[in-house]
Amino acid sequence: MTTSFEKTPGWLDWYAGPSRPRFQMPEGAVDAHCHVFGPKDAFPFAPERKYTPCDASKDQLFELRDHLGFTRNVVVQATCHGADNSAMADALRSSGGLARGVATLRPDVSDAELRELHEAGVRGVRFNFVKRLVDAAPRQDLRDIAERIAPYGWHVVVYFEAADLVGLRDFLLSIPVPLVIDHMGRPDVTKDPYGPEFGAFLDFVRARPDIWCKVTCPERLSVSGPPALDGEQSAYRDVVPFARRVVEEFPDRVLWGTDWPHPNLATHMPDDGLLVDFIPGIAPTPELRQRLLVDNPMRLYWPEAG
Ligand SMILES: O=C(O)c1cc(C(=O)O)oc(=O)c1
Repeated sequence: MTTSFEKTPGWLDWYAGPSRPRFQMPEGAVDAHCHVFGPKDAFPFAPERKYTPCDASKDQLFELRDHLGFTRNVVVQATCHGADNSAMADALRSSGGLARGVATLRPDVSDAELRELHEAGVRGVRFNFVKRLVDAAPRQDLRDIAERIAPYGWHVVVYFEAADLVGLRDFLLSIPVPLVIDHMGRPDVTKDPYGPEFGAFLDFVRARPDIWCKVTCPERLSVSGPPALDGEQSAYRDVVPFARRVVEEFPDRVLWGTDWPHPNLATHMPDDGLLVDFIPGIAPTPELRQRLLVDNPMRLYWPEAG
């Protein structure tokens, strides 16, 4: 049987030939949020997926890592692969210990599978509440999964829209393992970074000392840009005050990642070199950057190295 994996109409492929960042990354930096897609011939996309992307292989990811000046990757299971973690786990196994991962699990996952994923380098499971990406999972299933992963020392990565936090807050706070919030909880950056909406998000992060936040995806959150293209050295200015607020209040609980290959962007595909040049704007001192890019992700994903 041949399966057609025609790309979703309007799909933007990742940016080929990115520039070299001007920003000099600290030694041992971790790209703590990126994905692999396929390649589809080796790792077919899941039947339940909501989009069909281009290929974005582990080799292309590792090439980007080296080009940008990162040392390590955290590969987050992309929703186009559903709960089939094989492409992500294969990337971890091929990385020589330089990649760790975040899986998607069904509640019927076996202990043997969990052990195998742990050995491959998985250290977290992703709960996705973004309706355009996944069908809703019953909360009891998520709670069961959280209990199953707790003995492995894993955490839960959560992706939600800002408007859904109010309904999710109590449930999330009841999860018995550390939480990592994707993309700052997707704030509406046309609003005030000191206003009540983002204030509610910060309050949530304050509610437990083991809630972490990825200050990622300015290319997704930005409304007025300018995009990281054509040499732009000050991209996504509207996102900066939000990310900077989080970095300054929670310097020991923030992570940064490229989000390569940037699924579902509609208006443009960033030059990843220029995207890296966004970092000093949100983490203005060498100390903050050392924590954001090295110390924090190492503590969460490679604790044995400390
Ligand atoms: O906003 C998105 O479309 C998106 C999708 C995925 C995924 O499909 O896994 O991951 C992300 O981090 C962001």
